[in-house]
Amino acid sequence: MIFLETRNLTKRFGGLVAVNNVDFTIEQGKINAIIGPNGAGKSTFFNLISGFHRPSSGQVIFKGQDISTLPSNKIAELGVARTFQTTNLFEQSTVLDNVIVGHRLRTKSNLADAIFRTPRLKREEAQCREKAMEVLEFVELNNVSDKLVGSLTQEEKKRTAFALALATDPEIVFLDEPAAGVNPDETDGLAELINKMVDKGITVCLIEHKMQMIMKIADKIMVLNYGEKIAEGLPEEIRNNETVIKAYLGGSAIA
Ligand SMILES: Nc1ncnc2c1ncn2[C@@H]1O[C@H](COP(=O)(O)OP(=O)(O)OP(=O)(O)O)[C@@H](O)[C@H]1O
Repeated sequence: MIFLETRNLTKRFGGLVAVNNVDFTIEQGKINAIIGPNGAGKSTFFNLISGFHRPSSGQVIFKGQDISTLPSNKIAELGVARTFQTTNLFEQSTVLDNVIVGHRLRTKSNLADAIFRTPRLKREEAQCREKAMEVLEFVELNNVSDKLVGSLTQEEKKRTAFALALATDPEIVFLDEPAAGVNPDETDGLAELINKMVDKGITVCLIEHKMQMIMKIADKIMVLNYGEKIAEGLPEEIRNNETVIKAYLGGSAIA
């Protein structure tokens, strides 16, 4: 069975077609990358898959199920997690408190449990804390778990965002520009972490502008331009693709 695919996926904003008839297949256990110039529709494509936007037409199929019209929390429950371009973390809370929230998706306690502090609530709080500690260790942030997010480096914030996504127990994670705004050494560290996620059995799909990193880690790349898929293939195929080079104005961006 195909793991995740989009069929004729389209999103219009008024007269603008941000994503235009895109067919894409995400391979399980691989690093799938989406590249393209600014405004090409990459984030919109992610938003359609994760349920933040509804498609104007077309479908998103996850493990055989049409998830095109499901709300984002239901899609997350099915095992689809994502991070955002600007990390949406609470800067004035600790790393641990930010990440604890992720596993809430897998718990059942409600407002009444919270008000009466029921055994179920206490048990589930402990579970969420344990999960958060586990994923913080995975992203190598266990030594800063008590720090406020606002005091972290950009790279640490990126790792915290990964941890938050991982705390939801996903089968696939969508990473929106995971290496934006970090230096080359830190970029290598994040690439290593992405590989480690795949080794753990998680499928990755990422948007990234850092071509060297993409070319090094991606198993497969799709290129969007003005909302349309203009190429799809292995890194070396994409690097040598005329249409892609033209879209990037002479190719300097993908050298
Ligand atoms: N909510 C929205 N309402 C109207 N237009 C939008 C909306 N979101 C995105 N767009 C437009 O859709 C197009 C695609 O935007 P999108 O953010 O998906 O591109 P992108 O490839 O992610 O760009 P970048 O690399 O700069 O993040 C752009 O022209 C953008 O202005």
